[in-house]
Amino acid sequence: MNFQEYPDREILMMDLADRISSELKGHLLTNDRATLCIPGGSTPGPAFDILSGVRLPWDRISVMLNDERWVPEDSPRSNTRLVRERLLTEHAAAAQMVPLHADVPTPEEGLGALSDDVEAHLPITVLLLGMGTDGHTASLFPGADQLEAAFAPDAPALMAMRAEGADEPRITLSARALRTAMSTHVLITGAEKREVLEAAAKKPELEAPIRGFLGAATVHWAA
Ligand SMILES: O=C1O[C@H](COP(=O)(O)O)[C@@H](O)[C@H](O)[C@H]1O
Repeated sequence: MNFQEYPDREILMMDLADRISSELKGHLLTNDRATLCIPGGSTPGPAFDILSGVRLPWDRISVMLNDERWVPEDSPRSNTRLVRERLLTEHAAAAQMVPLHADVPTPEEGLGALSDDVEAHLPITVLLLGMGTDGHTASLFPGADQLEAAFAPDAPALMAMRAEGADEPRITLSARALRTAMSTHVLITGAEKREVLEAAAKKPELEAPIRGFLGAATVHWAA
């Protein structure tokens, strides 16, 4: 793991947005399309604000969440809502969003309609992951009902997931799908998450799922 520490969160978000946009731009020099896979939650909003204003061939970029909370799209808990409000504006409004939510009661019922599109957008060009204070990433939570299956080498790209630590049912890319990424970044802020990440690096991935992605990742951290 490559750990990058920044003087403050503003500089972190600017540098991260710059790294992600350079990687997308570089990929699009020799490829028709790119897939940017991003987290939801409370941390990445400021990086999305910056990225949305970067001049990129966004019409050739597909934006896909790592995971979604099974809530209506107008809920403050909706990761899709976050992406629509904070990333898919300004220049980035031209990007295509790969849906991770459908208007059906459960993620299990949504899988059929959503999975093929997710699989069609692999491999991921640039992956940005977040992490919760329990060591979860995407909706790969410690103790989740499908966690072991999500780390299997032949896991489907998209899976339903339920966990005590999650407030609602989830849908998530599997480890197999996330690991298709050509470039992986992890975004964390605050002293507590740094401690969790350092501890996670010494645990098995089923105990601290973020562990499963650290080998290939650059971790971006600021207090
Ligand atoms: O529930 C989720 O949590 C993680 C971490 O979120 P944060 O609020 O601690 O930044 C996030 O990466 C994931 O996409 C989200 O669904």
